[in-house]
Amino acid sequence: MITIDALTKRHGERTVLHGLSLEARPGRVTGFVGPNGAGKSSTLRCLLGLDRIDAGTALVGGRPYRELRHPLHTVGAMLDGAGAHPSCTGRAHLRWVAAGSGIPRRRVDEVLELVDLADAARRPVRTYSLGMGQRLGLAAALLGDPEILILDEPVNGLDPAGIRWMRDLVRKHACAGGTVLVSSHMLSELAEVADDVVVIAQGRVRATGTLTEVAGDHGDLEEAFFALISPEVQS
Ligand SMILES: Nc1ncnc2c1ncn2[C@@H]1O[C@H](COP(=O)(O)OP(=O)(O)OP(=O)(O)O)[C@@H](O)[C@H]1O
Repeated sequence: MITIDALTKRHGERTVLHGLSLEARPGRVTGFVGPNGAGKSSTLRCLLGLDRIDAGTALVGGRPYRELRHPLHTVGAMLDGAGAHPSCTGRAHLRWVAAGSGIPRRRVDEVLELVDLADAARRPVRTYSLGMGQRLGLAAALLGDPEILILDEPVNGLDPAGIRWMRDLVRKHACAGGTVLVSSHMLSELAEVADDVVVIAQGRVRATGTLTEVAGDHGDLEEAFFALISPEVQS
């Protein structure tokens, strides 16, 4: 479960999140959408303890991220691709992440298989394609077999087979009772996988509900998105 309540974030004088609230529930995939600069990454960074919160709360599994006893077992996050040093091999990177959390080495080989990177595991990350980098980022998120997955633009750089594979993985995770929060600009793709949707613009929630509720009378998520983010619509 992810629970964000009245989250406010400022950068200097500028408020970028204005009392934002949202939930992502177990057994469901929640899509998180908004135009460039809406505040999606800021929200996820606050949720993952990477940025300081100015007011409100952002909880993963009922606690602030920094208070989690076993963070990688509770939440797996993929932000900005792999985050690995370019000269490191994919396998060495995952071993380093695993070692920091007491995760056994055999789990590294398991996740490499899971994301279909076993053949490239001994190559330096600088030789990886964009999609391979995404797969490595996902492998790191899956290391602790967490209940909660937070994925920022997960299909960025993936080929059609990779997109389908990611969709299946996300769906299976939710079907097994996991919580998935996915931020994406690919609205048609998101509509294939999301049960619930949160639309934000200018640091405020514009709509939240099931995919059907949010799409409402607009026909589809894309039409709803453009209607909801227009400056005339206020939360
Ligand atoms: N470190 C920072 N310092 C100052 N302003 C920032 C900082 N990080 C983000 N912002 C501002 O916060 C606002 C929200 O940015 P954020 O990256 O959260 O949006 P986003 O919805 O993730 O956008 P995108 O879809 O382009 O990734 C933007 O106006 C951005 O310029």
